[in-house]
Amino acid sequence: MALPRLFLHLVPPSSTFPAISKPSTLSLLNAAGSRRIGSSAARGYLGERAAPPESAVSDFWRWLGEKGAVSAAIVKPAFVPEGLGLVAQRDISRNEVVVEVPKSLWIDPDTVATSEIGRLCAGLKPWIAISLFLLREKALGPASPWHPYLNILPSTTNSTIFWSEEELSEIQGTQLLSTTVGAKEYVESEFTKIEAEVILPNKHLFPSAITSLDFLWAFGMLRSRAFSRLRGENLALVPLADLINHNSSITKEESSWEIKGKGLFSRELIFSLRTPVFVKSGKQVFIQYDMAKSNADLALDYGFFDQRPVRDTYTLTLEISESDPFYGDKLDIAESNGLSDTAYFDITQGCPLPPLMLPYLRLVALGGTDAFLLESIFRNSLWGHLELPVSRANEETICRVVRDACKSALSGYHTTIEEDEELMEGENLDERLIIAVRVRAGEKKVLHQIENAFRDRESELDGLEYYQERRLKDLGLVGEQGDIIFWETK
Ligand SMILES: C[S@@+](CC[C@H](N)C(=O)[O-])C[C@H]1O[C@@H](n2cnc3c(N)ncnc32)[C@H](O)[C@@H]1O
Repeated sequence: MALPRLFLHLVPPSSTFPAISKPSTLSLLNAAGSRRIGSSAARGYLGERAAPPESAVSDFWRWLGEKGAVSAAIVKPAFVPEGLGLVAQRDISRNEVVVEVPKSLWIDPDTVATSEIGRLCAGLKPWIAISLFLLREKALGPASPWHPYLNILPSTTNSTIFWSEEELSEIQGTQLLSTTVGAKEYVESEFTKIEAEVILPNKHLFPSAITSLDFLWAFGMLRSRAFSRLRGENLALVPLADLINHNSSITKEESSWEIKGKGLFSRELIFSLRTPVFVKSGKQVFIQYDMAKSNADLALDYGFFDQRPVRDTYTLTLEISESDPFYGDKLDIAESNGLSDTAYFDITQGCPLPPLMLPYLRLVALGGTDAFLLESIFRNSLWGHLELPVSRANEETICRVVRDACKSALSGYHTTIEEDEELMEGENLDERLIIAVRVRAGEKKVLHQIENAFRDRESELDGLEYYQERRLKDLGLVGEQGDIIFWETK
């Protein structure tokens, strides 16, 4: 009997904030913020168009003072290479609180609920409700009480959702491109629904037209500015605290911020941000955004990357096909081991394969003369058997399929790692191009690493010990050297 087909997808899984659907087409929106690649002069991070004017920053600072958010003024907003950032006004000790923002200044679902569009937004996903709120207030201009804050938000970031088609062509073949396209399609489809159901029927509340690009901007602001635990239902923008930039040299992410009561006798919540390291007066305060994010995640969410190879990952999606004759049995086994009929494995540069990946691959490929292992008497012990090679045919299949999938994924990139590295040595490269080259090179390195691991395994197939030999040994029928033990019959 032929071995079952092993489905191996080299596309990323859906992300959860907000749920990003998988891309179905490669049609791309012409996002705001498109800039030519290869311009001769290196630009500042946001470019002049994206950065707010200085007067907007001082208005924002005054506004915060009026709202009681800057009593101590240990840090001040300032122009830094990352756009705006928080700069120390004196030496600040490690773990010292640098910013405290009362809940009355956050923009969260409660802010939307008490606004003029609160009734319309009841029941909407938090990010959609907040996006509508942001866009409506933005359109009100100086008439909005939130104007000083909205006025310092950048018009774009280097997130791949804001890249032009030309810029996106530099990440051709990458998982980052599929996630970006998926994110944009998701935002576009949510916009189409909300436009028809909320915006157009309530034109009196949305006097200025809201386009899908405006909606994408709001999505990008939330994605890049909401602190990692303030997402989903707890989504919130925290003005001033959201000016903190990321620094990869800070490797502790916890304890940089917390939400607490304002004082013993007050019920009001405050967002309290601490510096994880000592900062000298005049220097910028940084935090670590998220240790778990890959470079592709960082590029999509924030528009930058980290030099460390552990940020380079590639997600393999493995699937037990519904057409597999043993689908039900395999699903049952996968589920009893905390997996499902689709499993995602993030492979990281320089790190071993995720421990569950090989057993899962062997399960997916199980068939032919190994299919007896799927019988119910093996049910409780099967996963243990899958942790070791099952049979030569099974092991050979997984090596071949994974190698083929890697080769096919690698053929989708339009440059080699060597070409990328050479390009990176050039001067005055566009920031988005640098992100593109770094991410695509990182993905390819991981794919080569996976391919090499399975090529090495394939060359060792003859020396591996398979289920039948282990079984005979357990029964005492085969010696340690593989010699068959005979009994003398009387
Ligand atoms: C939470 S905001 C920080 C404030 C932001 N710099 C601004 O001007 O409003 C996150 C954004 O800041 C920028 N940023 C933060 N850390 C960065 C870094 N290490 N390198 C480049 N850009 C960074 C990115 O544009 C990111 O999307």
